[in-house]
Amino acid sequence: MAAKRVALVSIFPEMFAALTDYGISGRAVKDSLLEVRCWNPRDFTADRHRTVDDRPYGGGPGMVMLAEPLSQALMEARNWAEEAGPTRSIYLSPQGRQLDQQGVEQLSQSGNLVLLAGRYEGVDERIVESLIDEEWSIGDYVLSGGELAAMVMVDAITRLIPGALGHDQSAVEDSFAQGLLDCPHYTRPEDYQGQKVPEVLLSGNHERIRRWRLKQALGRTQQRRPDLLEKLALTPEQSKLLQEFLQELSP
Ligand SMILES: Nc1nonc1C(=O)NCc1ccc(Cl)cc1
Repeated sequence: MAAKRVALVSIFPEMFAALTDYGISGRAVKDSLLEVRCWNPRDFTADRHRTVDDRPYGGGPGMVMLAEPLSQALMEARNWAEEAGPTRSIYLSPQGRQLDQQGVEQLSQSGNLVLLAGRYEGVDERIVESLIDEEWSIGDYVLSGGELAAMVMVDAITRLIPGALGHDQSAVEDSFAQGLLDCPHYTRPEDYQGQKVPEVLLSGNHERIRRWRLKQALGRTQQRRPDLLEKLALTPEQSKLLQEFLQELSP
């Protein structure tokens, strides 16, 4: 399978080392499952100060990113991404569609990506109107730039690239893939400061363990994120396990 290409546009290209040099995404780059390149609008300026921002029309605090350097950087980024197939250009901002696992799955199936990471108060709107296909948000809070949001999106998408997770992990079993919160996890020692590991996990009975983990995931989801549970049509087994969990709470 051809590598998924992610083209980034940002004035802080060094930030993306967090993606390319570490962990699952770093391994995906190394294994040529993922290709990441960054275009810096500063390299597309014509003045000696390499100016990428200017004061906002209408006044107000802060600066706005200039259209021209962004336009040139975005077009080169898009050309590179489109060399390897259909591409979607995305702008990260709090005004975008909120990212969730379903959105991650959709984006992972939509070919290559160009991600515009803005800084300052915003980018000239004419860039969004003319060169951006979709605006996405990673959540309702204000960051200082789009870079971390872009990395969150790429990290989540990379986990869904076949082969990106080692054979011993699986994105399908990821709890969020099933719309549930994750179950508790334990490792050695069996007794840590007097706190024991649940006996079922030491039993070697894989069916019992599967049911226990599913029960814990269902119970936690009910307790912490009932809104997620409302979206789910529970299987008979899941309903039974959730009932058991709740009964064990208040016997
Ligand atoms: N929340 C979020 N989800 O995606 N992005 C964000 C976010 O806060 N970006 C900050 C930001 C975005 C664009 C510009 Cl020009 C400046 C700062």
